Amino acid sequence: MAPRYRVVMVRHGESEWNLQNLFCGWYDAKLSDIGREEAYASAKMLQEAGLEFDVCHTSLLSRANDTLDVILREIGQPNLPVYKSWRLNERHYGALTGFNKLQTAQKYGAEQVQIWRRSYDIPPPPIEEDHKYYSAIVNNPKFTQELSKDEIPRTESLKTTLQRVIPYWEDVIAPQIRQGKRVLIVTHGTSLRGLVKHVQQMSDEVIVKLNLPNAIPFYYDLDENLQTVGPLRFLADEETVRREMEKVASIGK
Ligand SMILES: O=C(O)[C@@H](COP(=O)(O)O)OP(=O)(O)O
Repeated sequence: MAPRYRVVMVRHGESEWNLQNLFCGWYDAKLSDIGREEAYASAKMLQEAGLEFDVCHTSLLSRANDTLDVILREIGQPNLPVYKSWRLNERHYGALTGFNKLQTAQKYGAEQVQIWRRSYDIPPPPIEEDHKYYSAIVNNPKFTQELSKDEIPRTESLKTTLQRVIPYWEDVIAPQIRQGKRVLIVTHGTSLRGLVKHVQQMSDEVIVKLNLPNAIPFYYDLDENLQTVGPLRFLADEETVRREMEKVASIGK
């Protein structure tokens, strides 16, 4: 089938917690200075590819919101409608939130950390009330405006993340694409892997091997039934994408 629509996605720039190599999830870490620079670079890639948008989607978390703000300003579209939803938040990293990924691997073994980071359906242990960041997450007004405290997850796997991401794609994003709107989605590693899995109909085995780099935009061309026409394409050369993916994959090894 011929391509009819295009949807563009970007993982946020490096956050302060990516920089310190901490499990972040629903903790609202800010962009690092490098992350901000990456957001500018991301905007440049979008501009050079001649991409413009009608509507944008992001999570409730600052690192994604601030990346999107930089991109919109830099591509000269600062007033586009922006939809924010908890459904696009990063997966909740449970009790691992705030712990260093390398130190966690030294304590529990690289294999266990890999299971927590990349297995399809094994979530990390849930965050408990005495956890250092429990209160910052369950009392974050950004979340409590949309969710009751009980609805805020205590941990999530890719599988459970997908269960909240897919309805957002089906009910909000897909109808906009069908109306011919050019959609930009700026969000997180795992929520994007969820979208990629759904849009590309990837198997559980294949998706767990995908590591999305910070701030390199990628897109899908879609046919009239929103089936992908061709593979996921990054707006950077193959070597850069390979290097950046490897960086993400090797965290905690
Ligand atoms: O929550 C986190 O620590 C990272 C993902 O980490 P990994 O699953 O790659 O370890 O999420 P993001 O920086 O995309 O918001």
